[in-house]
Amino acid sequence: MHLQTFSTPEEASEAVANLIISRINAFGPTQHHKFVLGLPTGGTPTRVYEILAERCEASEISFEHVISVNLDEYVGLPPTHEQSYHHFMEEHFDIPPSQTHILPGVPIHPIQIITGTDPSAASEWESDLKAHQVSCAAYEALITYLGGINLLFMGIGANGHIGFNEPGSSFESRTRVVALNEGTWEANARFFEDKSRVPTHALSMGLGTILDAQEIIVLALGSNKAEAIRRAVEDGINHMTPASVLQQHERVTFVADSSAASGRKEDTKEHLKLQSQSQSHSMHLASHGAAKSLITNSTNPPIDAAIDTCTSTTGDHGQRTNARPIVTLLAKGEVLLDHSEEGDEGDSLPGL
Ligand SMILES: O=P(O)(O)OC[C@H]1O[C@](O)(CO)[C@@H](O)[C@@H]1O
Repeated sequence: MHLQTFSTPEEASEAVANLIISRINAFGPTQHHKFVLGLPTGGTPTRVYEILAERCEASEISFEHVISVNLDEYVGLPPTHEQSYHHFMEEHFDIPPSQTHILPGVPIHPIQIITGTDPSAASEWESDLKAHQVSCAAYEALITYLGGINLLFMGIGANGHIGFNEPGSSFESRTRVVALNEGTWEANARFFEDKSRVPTHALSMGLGTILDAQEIIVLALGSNKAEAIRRAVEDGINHMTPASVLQQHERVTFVADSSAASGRKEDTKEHLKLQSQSQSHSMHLASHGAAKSLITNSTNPPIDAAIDTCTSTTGDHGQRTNARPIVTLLAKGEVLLDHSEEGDEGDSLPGL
């Protein structure tokens, strides 16, 4: 797991956009070899989407052979509703609809918002639920059919949720109907006329679905995410912080602005800094042969910036072959350490 911190939301968003671009370009998608990109909604990713659009305009990246799959969608909002995630993606991410996949949260019965409190809606809800379960199973099948998710970009809720997997979600969970908890309902009320209009249910990729992605990037911006980030990266893996399960994934990068990273404990920051330094030091001491096996065996290239500068990359997702001298790749590790306002950007967490 990597945690990269940046002074501002702008820098953090730019880092995520760069990461996405470098991964897609390194993959080299073609008509018969598409790149599958998992995408979030919410307030966090909007600047990343703007930057991607700018880079697309500048021909630095093409989404022609990219397929997107969204993490989640509210239940009960038609795609035309301005707070549906269908509508959000149309507004923020400009790729042809034929390449975009979003869970269909639209109700089968004409209920605009399912509050779960209206008894007359109960039977409609029951039958809608069955239809949604079929959609969720179909979505899982779709992801499998696409060959899995190459890169999954996500935000994180203030309570540590990822997708709409609220605290208590099973680590094995697959795409399903979920009930939103009070905190999420309140947090997302800012997007609606009032809190009572926020759907109480959603369809969401499960934690098991998320863990199946080959690589994951989590972006966190703002002080209201500080506690979630601290719990996700410093506490043990536990159900009350769904994002903590990412600790067991081999290729995860948390990107945070300084406010979102501010909750981390001082002694942990120090520990992580030492880990990074000793990792970097031992890399320098490693013989060329040992270093080579370290790199080629790794499914988690240690330094993302290094990949951006590779003169030749083939294959995908940790199977890259690097035409540059290994030493260049290793030496790049120190560059990330220098970027941090606190000297801890690019920290490698213990156990890497
Ligand atoms: O980016 P925001 O609006 O803070 O939301 C955080 C997370 O919450 C969700 O919107 C779900 O509530 C996720 O899709 C998002 O990543």
